Amino acid sequence: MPTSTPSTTSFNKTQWNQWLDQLAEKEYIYIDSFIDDSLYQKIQHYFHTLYSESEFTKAAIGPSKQQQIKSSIRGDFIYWLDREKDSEISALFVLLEELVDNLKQNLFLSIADYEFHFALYPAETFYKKHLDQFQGQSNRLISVLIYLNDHWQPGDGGELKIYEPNGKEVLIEPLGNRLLMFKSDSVAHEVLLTHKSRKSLTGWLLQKPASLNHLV
Ligand SMILES: O=C(O)CCC(=O)C(=O)O
Ligand SMILES: [Fe+2]
Repeated sequence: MPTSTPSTTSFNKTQWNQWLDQLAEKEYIYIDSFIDDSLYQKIQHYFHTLYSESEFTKAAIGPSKQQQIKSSIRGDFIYWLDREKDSEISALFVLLEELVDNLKQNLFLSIADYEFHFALYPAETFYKKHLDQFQGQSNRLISVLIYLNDHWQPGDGGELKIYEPNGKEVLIEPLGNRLLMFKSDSVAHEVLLTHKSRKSLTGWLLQKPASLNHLV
């Protein structure tokens, strides 16, 4: 007899529809208190373990073949996540699959893969205005962030500035457990100077497998 797989759905269809309609219309959306508390704490704990074990490296810019480290453009340190290796936070990958399935169904996006990293911006760093889709490359469809800063206060800096296509500029505070998604090809953005170390999970939903990144 086939065994039924337990449902891993965290949000109902109506909720997803509402969020993704907003993403389609405004090109970005943020959602507070996205992850349940126990998984959120697990992610925080895992982030700190990796960081204390010196698993983070200085982030580079540009497509994979021409990557350069330029602190004058971005100042963060990152750790690329791997579903197999990072099984301690496997529930996160289940949630990301749910997100991808809903995006495929609602927005008819052909998402073949995703890539995520943890990021830490030390105090007094930033990431200058950019698009997440590199020029001449179209693999990144949607950018996804989950901020991990629990005691963020006004004045701490590190806001994400979004340049709406209509010319309006919006500041989004990197508050703990806030999910942000935006279209990678059209939404220019920058991380403003942060005065405290700033943590996030950052990723991209991809049109082609990440293993083909060097070809696209
Ligand atoms: O951390 C953020 O708010 C944005 C990071 C970012 O723009 C990037 O990694 O491409
Ligand atoms: Fe970006």
